[in-house]
Amino acid sequence: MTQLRFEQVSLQATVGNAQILQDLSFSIAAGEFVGLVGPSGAGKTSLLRLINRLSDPSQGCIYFAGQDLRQLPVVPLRRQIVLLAQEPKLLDMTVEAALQYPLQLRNVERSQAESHIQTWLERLQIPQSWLPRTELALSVGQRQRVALARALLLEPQVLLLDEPTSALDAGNGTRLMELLKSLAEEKQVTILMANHQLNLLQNTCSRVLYLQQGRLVQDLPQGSIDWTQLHQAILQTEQQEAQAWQTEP
Ligand SMILES: Nc1ncnc2c1ncn2[C@@H]1O[C@H](COP(=O)(O)OP(=O)(O)OP(=O)(O)O)[C@@H](O)[C@H]1O
Repeated sequence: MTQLRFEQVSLQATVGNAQILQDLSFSIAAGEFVGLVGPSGAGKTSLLRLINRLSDPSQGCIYFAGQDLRQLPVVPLRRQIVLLAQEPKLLDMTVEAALQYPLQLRNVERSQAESHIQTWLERLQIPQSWLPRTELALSVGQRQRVALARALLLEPQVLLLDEPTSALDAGNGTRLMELLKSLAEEKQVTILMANHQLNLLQNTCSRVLYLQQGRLVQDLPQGSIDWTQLHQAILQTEQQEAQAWQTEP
């Protein structure tokens, strides 16, 4: 079943008139685990933000389960489609309060909420000692894990992840990817993940969208991906862009 569909979507910068995203068309089915790759500045974050309605396309349309995103009320939409930012904020809450909050919103009974929270603490290997801490006492990687636990407590249908492993060590990065893969397979959670670490995507995602300068240049199913070539292509574009920048008058 198609869950997300982009139809000729473009996004214009709010300042200046540069095109951040240009004419994107693709569909994602429920339970797909899609990697979003491309050089720095290609538009990955901007694309994820569109799906969560943090901005809207300047042209074209995005559909969620067949409905135009703009026709759906934003608050319930953001419980079904959760975006995990690259450097998530826990606001002024302790870890414990941040984890309880989404369950309170859904009126989950207290003892059930506690047991849900414990399950995710274990699955994400979050120690109990973090519970009384605020974000000031957590590293970015630790915050990413707590924010992911909070997102998963909402049991979203779609999970949008912006570089969720950027601040994790290799062991935690691999564990997190395995956990997400099982969520996609077992619970049919649809995952769209921007990630520079192709080695982590390689063993987990079922498809890769390759963005370059705001355009979708390749849409690759897992079996047809040449990971070495993809890595080279991204590196080469980044180098060319850095050179162009240095030689600009
Ligand atoms: N509100 C905005 N107004 C103007 N330009 C913007 C705005 N938001 C993003 N951009 C520009 O759009 C382009 C895409 O940015 P985006 O953050 O989506 O890229 P990215 O692929 O996620 O990059 P990275 O991998 O470095 O995180 C960049 O050139 C950025 O400077």
